[in-house]
Formats: sequence, structure tokens, C-alpha cells
Amino acid sequence: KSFQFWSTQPVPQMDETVPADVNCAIEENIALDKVRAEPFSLPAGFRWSNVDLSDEEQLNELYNLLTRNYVEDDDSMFRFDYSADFLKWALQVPGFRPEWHCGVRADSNNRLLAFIGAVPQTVRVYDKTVNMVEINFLCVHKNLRSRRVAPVLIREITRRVNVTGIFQAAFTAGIVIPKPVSVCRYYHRSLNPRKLIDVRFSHLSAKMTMARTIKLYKLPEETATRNLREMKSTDVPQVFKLLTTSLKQYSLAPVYNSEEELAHALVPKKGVVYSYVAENQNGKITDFVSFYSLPSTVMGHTTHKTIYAAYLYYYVAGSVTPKQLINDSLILANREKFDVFNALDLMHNEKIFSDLKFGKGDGNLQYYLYNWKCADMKPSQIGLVLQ
Ligand SMILES: CCOC(=O)c1cnc2ccc(OC)cc2c1SCCC#N
Repeated sequence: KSFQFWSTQPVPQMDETVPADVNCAIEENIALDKVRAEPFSLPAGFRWSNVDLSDEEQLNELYNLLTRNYVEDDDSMFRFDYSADFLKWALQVPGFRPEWHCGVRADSNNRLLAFIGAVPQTVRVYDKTVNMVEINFLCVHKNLRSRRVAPVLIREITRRVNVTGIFQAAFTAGIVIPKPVSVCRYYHRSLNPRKLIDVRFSHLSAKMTMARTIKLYKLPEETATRNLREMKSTDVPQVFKLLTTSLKQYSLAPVYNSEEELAHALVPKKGVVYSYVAENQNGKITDFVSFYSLPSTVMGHTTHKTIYAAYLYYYVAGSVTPKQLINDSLILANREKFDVFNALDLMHNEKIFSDLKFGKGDGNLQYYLYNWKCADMKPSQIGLVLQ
């Protein structure tokens, strides 16, 4: 692979092994008056247009662009179907900048044909805390592919971020480009096996009937952790301390600079993010677990249009085992009518997958840092979850 674009970028090259004692920027910060002032050029007939997510109509234009043109699995069985509320949540974080919701419109009909998003996120990489952005929702309309639009989007968002004094980014992708800092694997826990078999995501194993399969995945109505309840705003100060302490064990982790940032990420929002805390009899929060809702369009299926998937987000098992806490999140996701519970093998997750009946998926998720070089990480060193 020549990586025509990525070989021009400040990222480790594929054949480079970064030694363990190296953990630093690849290029030095650019003096702000030296950052390119004018936007990069788009192909003729297209123009830059920030997407104002507070404007219902524009939020729906972004929803429609993504639901029709965003990431599909290799077999084109599913396409992510992020909801409008989810996009607002993921992109309008505390301190967000409207110019980082970077769209491309056709001059002819004003249609939104491409997008790339950035949100501010302080990230700790080993022992260094760096102000970065997270890049997400890079999407080019199917009819505009192979016209080298994505490299222009990446250069333009880099420019818009650099001009604010930020020179590093974190992002994930299902594709391999120079150069992953870690390679994680998706795992899936069936909640509604009949539907997953109907859409041909799962299949009946030779020795099992449908009835036996349903029984295998059946979950209780109640959680094992009895005092587990929905998180609320007043829990934020305790969850902030609990999560901040717990994240210290990982080599890549988010740094929450305020309780407001953590509140935005974790206070429950129906249909978007679900969080639960275990509070003991002294009012102390000892554990918490969260997951987010990311449905997928089932492509080309008549009866099932959508798969409702929950994705494990952040958790701290303080008084119970991760196995019990994550099993409780399965019970809670099942109660919310999700069809499947997805999780990556980062944090402590891999240890509990087999006991909790997760199956290994066939998709990898690569973690990337932009303009930063450091030693590769095992998935269990990753404590950063991107939506
Ligand atoms: C039934 C379980 O569904 C998925 O795992 C799923 C759903 N939609 C996708 C859309 C695009 C897609 O592109 C890689 C993958 C999926 C996947 S597998 C990877 C996500 C997880 N876990």
C-alpha cells in the first residue's frame, strides 16, 4: 500500500517501531501566525459550510448524510445509523467549536455531501497529558467517492484545529492506515438471538435448536448488584472521582477537565447514553457502568430494518467484579430492548467475554493518534472509548 496521502502526514510510517522511551509530538507546534489562514481548496462546484447542529434542519441533513453514506461492515450487511440526538451529544460537547462541524455542500443544489467533525478532548498518553481533538464522522457521499475529497477534509479540519493552538488528534477506524497505536477487536453478546439469526448476523449452531439458543442467552430481569440505579446529575462529583482514579490504570485515557465535561459524557440521555451507579447504604458510589445506543440499518432486509445495539462505554468495578458489573449492564440493556450488546476488548473487557457469552466479532477497530509517536499499546492498556 503506498498510502499516497498518509505518507505526507505527521504519523509514524508503517515500517516504524517506536521505542518504549519515546512518547512525543512528531512535528513541533506551529506558531499561530504561521498556520495557513485560508481554507483548503475543494473541487470546483463545492464549498465549505459549517453544519449548525442547533438548527434542526441542518442536524437532519447530517443525520441523512450519515445514515445513507457512513460506515458499513465488510459484507455490507449493516450501516451505522447514528441518531440525530446522538450526533448532537457526540459533537456539541462542552467547549465545542461550530467551525469544527465541517461540511461540504454542492453549489448547484446546496446539498450536504461530505462532513468531518472534531471535538476538544484532553487525552493522557502514558505519562503525558495533551490537549487534543477527537475526530469523528468523516463521511463522503457515495456519489463523491474517489475524488480525493477525504484528504481535503482531513487537511482542512487539521488547519481549523491548529489555528486554535491544538496539534494532536485521536481517532479510530476500521481500516488500517499508518499507524495504529493499538488494534482492538469487537465482541458481541446476543440479547435477541432470534432477530440476530433472522438478519443472518448469527446462525444456529449445529447442535442447537432455536429454543435452546434463546434459553442460552436468556437474562434475569433484575441485576445482581442490587443497589444499581440510573445515574443522575447529583452523582457527577462522586463519579468524577471514581472514574478519574480508575482511568489512571490505562496508558491511553480521557482527562476530564471539569465535572461539566464528565456530566455531558455520562448523565443518562434516553436513546443516547445509559449510565448506572451502585450506591451503598452510606450514600457512597462504589461502582458505575455505562453504554451508548448506536443502531444500525440492516441493509436489504424486508422485515427487520434496524438492529438496536448497545455499546459498552465507561465503567468502574469498585465493590463488585467487572464480570458481575458488565453482566448487570447486559441485563439493563436487555430491559431497554436492545438486540445486541457490543464491546471492544480494551480495559478489562477481554477477561470476562467468554463467561458472559460474548462472541468474538470479525471486525478490528484501530486506534490512531495524529502528530504523536509512542510505543504501541495492548488493548488492555486502552481506557479511551470513542463513539
Ligand atoms: C449485530 C451486531 O452488529 C454489529 O456488530 C455491527 C452493526 N453495525 C455495523 C455497522 C458498520 C460496521 O462497520 C465496520 C460494523 C457494524 C457492526 S460490527 C462492528 C461494530 C461492533 N461491535
